[in-house]
Amino acid sequence: MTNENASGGRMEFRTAGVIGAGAWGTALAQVCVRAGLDTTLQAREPQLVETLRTTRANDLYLPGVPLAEGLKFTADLADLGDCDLILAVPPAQHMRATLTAFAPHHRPGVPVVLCSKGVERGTMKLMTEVLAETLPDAPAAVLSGPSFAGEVARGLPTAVTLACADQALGQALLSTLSAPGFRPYLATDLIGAEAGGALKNVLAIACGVSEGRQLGRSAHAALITRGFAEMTRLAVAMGGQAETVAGLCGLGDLVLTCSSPQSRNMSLGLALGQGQTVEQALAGKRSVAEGYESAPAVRALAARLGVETPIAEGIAALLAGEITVDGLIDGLLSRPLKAERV
Ligand SMILES: NC(=O)C1=CN([C@@H]2O[C@H](COP(=O)(O)OP(=O)(O)OC[C@H]3O[C@@H](n4cnc5c(N)ncnc54)[C@H](OP(=O)(O)O)[C@@H]3O)[C@@H](O)[C@H]2O)C=CC1
Ligand SMILES: O=C(CO)COP(=O)(O)O
Repeated sequence: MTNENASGGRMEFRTAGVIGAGAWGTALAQVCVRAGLDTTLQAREPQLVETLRTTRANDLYLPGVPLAEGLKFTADLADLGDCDLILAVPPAQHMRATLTAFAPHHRPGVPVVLCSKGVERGTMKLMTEVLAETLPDAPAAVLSGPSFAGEVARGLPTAVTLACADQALGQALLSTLSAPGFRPYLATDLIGAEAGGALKNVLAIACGVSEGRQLGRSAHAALITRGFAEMTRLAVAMGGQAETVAGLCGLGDLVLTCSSPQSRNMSLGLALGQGQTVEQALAGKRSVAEGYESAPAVRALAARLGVETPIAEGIAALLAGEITVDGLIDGLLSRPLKAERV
């Protein structure tokens, strides 16, 4: 795909490197192949790479999906050094180490599309900030929205937000990454896109708790709506736009993740609502529940910015063992009555 950038230069993307062969990296690699890109998927473990090559399936993270013909695999980040475009898809807490390891192989100017959803613990930084610190020469884009990996990998219709501050690059990425069944919409607000994706995971845990406690559809709808108000407040305080979180990367993803036990985050909440401890609910899980990982950072960020996020705050406290499920529910229902506003 060829496009022109602001200075009239031509942007051509023929090859894509996808870093991280979990469910989402694998699904996005499928999308890249469908979009006509010569695509290489990187997994950390040589043994997984061997299995991917020989079985043409990723039964560890994305069972039951035959992998696209032509998709290549590697364990070596150096093999992505020649790619025109990089999609970074490790869990958010490993983004810094992953990009740092890739840095010696990155060519200045090669865009990195950040596809992970979370806030870095300790630093409270978004993935774009982590990218700027690890690969300062990489133009950044964020891909986020309602998209279960299994559905995307099978080619079921999906729409996402693709945010990029550089309009020309964003347009080029939009046409490059669109594929049959995969429809990205362009935005320029990276912070809003990232804040939506990070916060919806924490809020989905709350919806799972409600489901596990059989609190009913009314409570579910209230949690989504008031959760969306929290998401909007936090995104705006971080420098994002309310309009962005009203789109696929915010409200869209919140609705999806809060509505299906396919979501790892909602399933975690479901288990907690049904009486399991956090340890029991996470035991033996290979897959990442980003809401669990990001909750302390979201909490710290909200406190630093002076933003009220009672649902996210309650989930962070529940996950930290500071309150019980009953305490969480009572706490939310006994808050002072107030005017309804974002
Ligand atoms: N699954 C989905 O439907 C969607 C996921 N996302 C986002 O994509 C990101 C990745 O999630 P997903 O693909 O689902 O992950 P999975 O839960 O499917 O897999 C976990 C991944 O984490 C990797 N990993 C574990 N430890 C490390 C480490 N120390 N350093 C680097 N990588 C590590 C694993 O690699 P290894 O096998 O080598 O340990 C594996 O690739 C998350 O931020 C998630 O929110 C976004 C949209 C949809
Ligand atoms: O981000 C996702 C869907 O958009 C995947 O949600 P979970 O990580 O909760 O499974």
